[in-house]
Amino acid sequence: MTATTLPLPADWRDFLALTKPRVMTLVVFTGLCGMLAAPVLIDPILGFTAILCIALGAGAAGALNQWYEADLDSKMKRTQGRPLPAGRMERGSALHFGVGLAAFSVILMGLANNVVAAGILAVSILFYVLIYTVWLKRRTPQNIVIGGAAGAFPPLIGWAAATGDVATLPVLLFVLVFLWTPPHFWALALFMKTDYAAAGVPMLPVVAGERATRTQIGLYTIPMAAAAIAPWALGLTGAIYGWVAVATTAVFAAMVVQVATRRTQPNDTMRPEKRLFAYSILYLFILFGALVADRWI
Ligand code: HEM
Ligand SMILES: CC(C)=CCC/C(C)=C/CC/C(C)=C/COP(=O)(O)OP(=O)(O)O
Repeated sequence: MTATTLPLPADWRDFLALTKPRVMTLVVFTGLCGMLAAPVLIDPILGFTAILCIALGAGAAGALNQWYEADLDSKMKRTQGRPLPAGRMERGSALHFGVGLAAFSVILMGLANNVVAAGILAVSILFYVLIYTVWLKRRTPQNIVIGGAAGAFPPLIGWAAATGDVATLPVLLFVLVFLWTPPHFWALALFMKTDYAAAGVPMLPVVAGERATRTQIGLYTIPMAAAAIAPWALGLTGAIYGWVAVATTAVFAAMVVQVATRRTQPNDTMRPEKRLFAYSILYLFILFGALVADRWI
């Protein structure tokens, strides 16, 4: 056997790829903003530790997701190059890495911060891995609606790390990210439909069709917009957050109307769907950034 036919040994880049670092930047950012929006100023070292734990916990969840679904990842163009389907890593290494990192992040958060934050971190890891990845993803097109709750916990974790408790504002932030997830993901699923169909994953456009998916994106955006504006409407934030929320949500809604009312043409490049997906990410970055600016300015 020549060297070129041997599987490449995994290096640190493969372990980093297991943690889905690009997706997790926003997860960590919402956690950081949840922490900085709290009325209690956390000690900087404890604050740094809390964010590190959210990042490590989210990364662990990503690794366990990739450990479990290497078979699916090998069938989709977007995911074929990941360390497991590409044969650069043993499945056992991914499992050990994921379990070790998950345990480390939760224990460190419990010791350094508090049990409330550590408990919610543990719930979000278990939710993403067991409820979304293992249970729902291959069974129902509602997978991301229910499973998406996992990604909505970080603002609560950040807040709890600072205060030791939860309150109305972080709960509203949880609801916002929870309701944001369907438009975020289904916009992508519309232009990635073929990939999901090839892997046999029952995502909404594959199972219910494009028309129904477009309608669902529209329907989820209505309560999402209400959740985005609620912190201001309820007097939990000031005008900086309020105006930013109104303006950015209006843009979001306008893009959704375009996507919801569209019919795919032959050879469609799906530009409005791609634009909505990209904007959905920018939207949360701006909204959570405004929340912190509002609290500190
Ligand atoms: C079950 C819920 C969710 C699903 C199924 C989902 C799915 C996806 C998928 C498939 C991608 C493309 C990633 C890739 O190319 O590898 C993506 C991108 C992304 N997602 Fe989500 N997502 C979910 C929730 C979230 C949440 C809660 C956040 C953060 C709060 C988030 C943040 C992002 C970001 C930042 C990207 C862009 C990554 C890049 O630049 O490549 N997602 N999402
Ligand atoms: C703090 C903590 C534990 C947070 C968890 C973060 C979390 C649940 C993020 C969800 C975003 C995500 C990676 C979706 C990918 O879905 P997928 O797995 O279907 O995507 P894939 O096809 O790219 O694997």
